[in-house]
Amino acid sequence: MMFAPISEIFCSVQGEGPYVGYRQAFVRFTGCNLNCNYCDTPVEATKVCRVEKKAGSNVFQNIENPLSSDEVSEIVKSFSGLHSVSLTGGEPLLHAEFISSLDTGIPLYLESNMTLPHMAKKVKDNLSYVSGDVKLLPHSLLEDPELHLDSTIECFRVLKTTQNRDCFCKIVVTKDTPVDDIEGIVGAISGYISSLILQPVTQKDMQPEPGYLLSLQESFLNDIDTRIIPQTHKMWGCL
Ligand SMILES: C[S@@+](CC[C@H](N)C(=O)[O-])C[C@H]1O[C@@H](n2cnc3c(N)ncnc32)[C@H](O)[C@@H]1O
Ligand SMILES: Nc1nc2[nH]cc(C(=O)O)c2c(=O)[nH]1
Ligand code: SF4
Ligand SMILES: [Mg+2]
Repeated sequence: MMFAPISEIFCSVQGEGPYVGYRQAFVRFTGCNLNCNYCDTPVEATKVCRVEKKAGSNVFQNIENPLSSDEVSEIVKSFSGLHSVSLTGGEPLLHAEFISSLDTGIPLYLESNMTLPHMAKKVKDNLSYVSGDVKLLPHSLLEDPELHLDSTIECFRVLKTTQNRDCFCKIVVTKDTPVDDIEGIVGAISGYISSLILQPVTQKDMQPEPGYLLSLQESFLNDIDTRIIPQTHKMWGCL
């Protein structure tokens, strides 16, 4: 039996990327190997996992951490009408063995920072959807920027789109994201992904100009299906 630290489990609709609006169970792992300057989510370990049993009720039941894979599978299976189960965090790939031990019968949708290719190998055959971020962070936030890019490319190679798995890429763009960095990484992974989503950062003071995103999109469209989609769940205030 595997155990993992999880901060929350709830049912909502996917608010980001090409699957926006699909009904999902969200399983949020704690712990992360990065420290993105725009991160909107607490990643610290929590004593309990809050579980919203009825979607949208804002009523939570607390379960002590860590949770077993059986407990998590049971909670997820209690939600109805699910398209898939979003594994998010924090960084879910830190808990690859736990993910492999989940048994829900519902397709798994991984939300990852794509920096842990060795962990990705352990779960790749269990995943139906991979929402893979490319983290273009200020170099001061990275231990080894070159290794970071190599790991990202290797992670996309491991989790690439196949007959059984859709892998797409999201890049959170701020006004400080360098065009050259985006162009370089997209060129390296475009063969592995079904689409590229440019996700403007949600904090107003960090947002890029619309014209900047539109010109980026224009430059990628020859190579890859490129869309600009902001976070939609924040607009109407659901989880
Ligand atoms: C909180 S992360 C957890 C999963 C994984 N660690 C990752 O970063 O992909 C979930 C998604 O939220 C996005 N995100 C986090 N903060 C954001 C912000 N301020 N604006 C827009 N997207 C954000 C991340 O880029 C990622 O796509
Ligand atoms: N509705 C909704 N959609 C999401 N898509 C990615 C999320 C995440 O935090 O990983 C997220 C989230 O937290 N809520
Ligand atoms: S990788 Fe994801 S969870 Fe970790 S700090 Fe960055 S956005 Fe937050
Ligand atoms: Mg979120």
